[in-house]
Amino acid sequence: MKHFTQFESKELGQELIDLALSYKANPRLDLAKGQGKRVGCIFLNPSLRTRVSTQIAAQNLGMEAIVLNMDKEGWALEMKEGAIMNKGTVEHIKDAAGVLGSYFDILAIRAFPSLTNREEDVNDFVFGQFVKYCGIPVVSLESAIRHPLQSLADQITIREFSLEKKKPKVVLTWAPHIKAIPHAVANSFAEWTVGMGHDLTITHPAGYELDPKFSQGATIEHNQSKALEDADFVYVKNWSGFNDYGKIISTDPSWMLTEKHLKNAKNAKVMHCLPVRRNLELSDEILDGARSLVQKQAENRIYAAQAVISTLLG
Ligand SMILES: NCCC[C@H](NC(=O)CCC(=O)O)C(=O)O
Ligand SMILES: NC(=O)OP(=O)(O)O
Repeated sequence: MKHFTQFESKELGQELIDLALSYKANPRLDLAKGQGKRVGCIFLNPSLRTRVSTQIAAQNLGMEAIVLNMDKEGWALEMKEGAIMNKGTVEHIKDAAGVLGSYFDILAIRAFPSLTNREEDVNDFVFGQFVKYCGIPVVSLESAIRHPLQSLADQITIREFSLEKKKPKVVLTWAPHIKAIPHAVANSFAEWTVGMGHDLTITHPAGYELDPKFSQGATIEHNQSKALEDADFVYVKNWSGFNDYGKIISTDPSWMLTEKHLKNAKNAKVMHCLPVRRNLELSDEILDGARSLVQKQAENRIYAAQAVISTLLG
């Protein structure tokens, strides 16, 4: 594994899940491994879980983590090749990423999509510029189109809560939101869930079709109650339009998951990456009830990051 930016293979997925679970049982197992090494965590957008869990993961490996909130504390970056920099941007990505590459052993980056320029977003332009110019191993802390550390933590959680005998039915259900929200979490969840060999059903109102590159291999069912029947894991997430790019097409509150929606899925566990808009995306009764795995997922973010950093260290 050279970088950690997307799902690669079921074998690597299994290895990372196994390693993460061994770190969960014994967080300081490899305390000597990262000694003298540094990971830089670059944020172009807000974060709670990713920021803190990645630092804890590095500490558990004896490694130093330095966080730079580039959106607030760094110089305004120019991303375009050949730009004449006579406007607001101060430093070119070539120069900044090159410098960061010389300071760190691993560079971890969060760069959300614009949701206005589909071509740039689907090509992960901003994230890709960091990869291109830093020259060292890169970890995605959520890019325009993927959130692989979240997805790895989600797969660890699914492993922990799966019943031995049965192949779980996993459902990704769209939820209402007031803002245009990225596709990254939904894309990655689909990519990893199908990649790890699970049955995935995706349900959403018409118009919310994901990029087929990510939904391939999943069953698409527009009838939410039919999709939810006998589900074992229900992943709740909002995303904005992909075909009608970055648009809010529906805010239909009947899509918010409540206990009533799960009357034919008695054993279903409910997942969300957080942060969650309570009683808009997901009801209090579910989030505060026995079905909710959201705190477990967030805890597993530490061990997902630890397994990934450890593997990149070799
Ligand atoms: N990193 C986890 C999710 C980040 C982002 N959520 C958000 O932007 C929420 C914003 C809000 O609720 O106002 C998303 O869904 O892709
Ligand atoms: N789930 C997740 O990535 O949370 P943060 O945006 O708070 O890091």
